[in-house]
Amino acid sequence: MNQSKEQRILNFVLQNAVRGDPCSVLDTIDKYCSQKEWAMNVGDEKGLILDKTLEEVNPSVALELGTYCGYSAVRIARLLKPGARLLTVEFNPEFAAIAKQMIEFAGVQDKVKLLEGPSEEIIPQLKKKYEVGTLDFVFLDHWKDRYTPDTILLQECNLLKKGSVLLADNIIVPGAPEFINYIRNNPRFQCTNYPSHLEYMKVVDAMEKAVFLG
Ligand SMILES: CNc1ncnc2c1ncn2[C@@H]1O[C@H](/C=C/CNC(=O)c2cc(-c3ccc(F)cc3)cc(O)c2O)[C@@H](O)[C@H]1O
Ligand SMILES: [Mg+2]
Repeated sequence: MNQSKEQRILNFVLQNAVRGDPCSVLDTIDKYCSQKEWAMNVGDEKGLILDKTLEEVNPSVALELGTYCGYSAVRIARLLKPGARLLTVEFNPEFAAIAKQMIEFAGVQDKVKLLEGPSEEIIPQLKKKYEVGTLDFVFLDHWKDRYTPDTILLQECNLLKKGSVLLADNIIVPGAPEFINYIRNNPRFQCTNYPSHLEYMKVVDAMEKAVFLG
């Protein structure tokens, strides 16, 4: 049974990155995915927008929807202050297994909790089962047609407070038009668009930041 692309990315990291060094894991994934096989990691250019947003917010509790191989989980976790944590949600068992190994190799496993299952089931469990009060930061990078229903669900579950920050990937490509329509016309959110490029390509993409106003 030949390997998946995601398994090849993990193997390249295990063989070429420095164990316990998150930056070397990120650089190694970016190298592989720009030179060998493209993959849907947020990447280094949009990754800088993610970094800057995280440095502004300095979250105690962060949520990621769509772990995939764990690139952005490592990217987020490396910037978290002591005691802060990231909850990341992934429903594909193969990707979850890859991401778990990626997170452990990077040495950020103490800051990251990988929750295996669909976001629509996990989000309603965050308060009681995962002891979340409210979320300081949410990174949306899962199926693009799920950004809006999950944003609504986060509000229904009282997981957002005044100042909670959502950051959404892929506003242009593949695009999240109904999310943009929803969030920019919703008076409870203050939105900012960050033009960038699709990971590892010269194609235009963008990220959207939405601050919950309470
Ligand atoms: C719906 N609830 C869910 N709950 C938990 N995990 C979920 C999930 N939906 C999706 N996932 C997981 O998130 C990941 C999905 C991400 C979807 N992302 C994209 O489609 C995407 C696609 C592109 C892309 C861009 C250009 C192109 F030509 C082809 C692809 C670029 C990106 O940056 C992307 O993020 C997978 O790991 C999937 O298993
Ligand atoms: Mg993406």
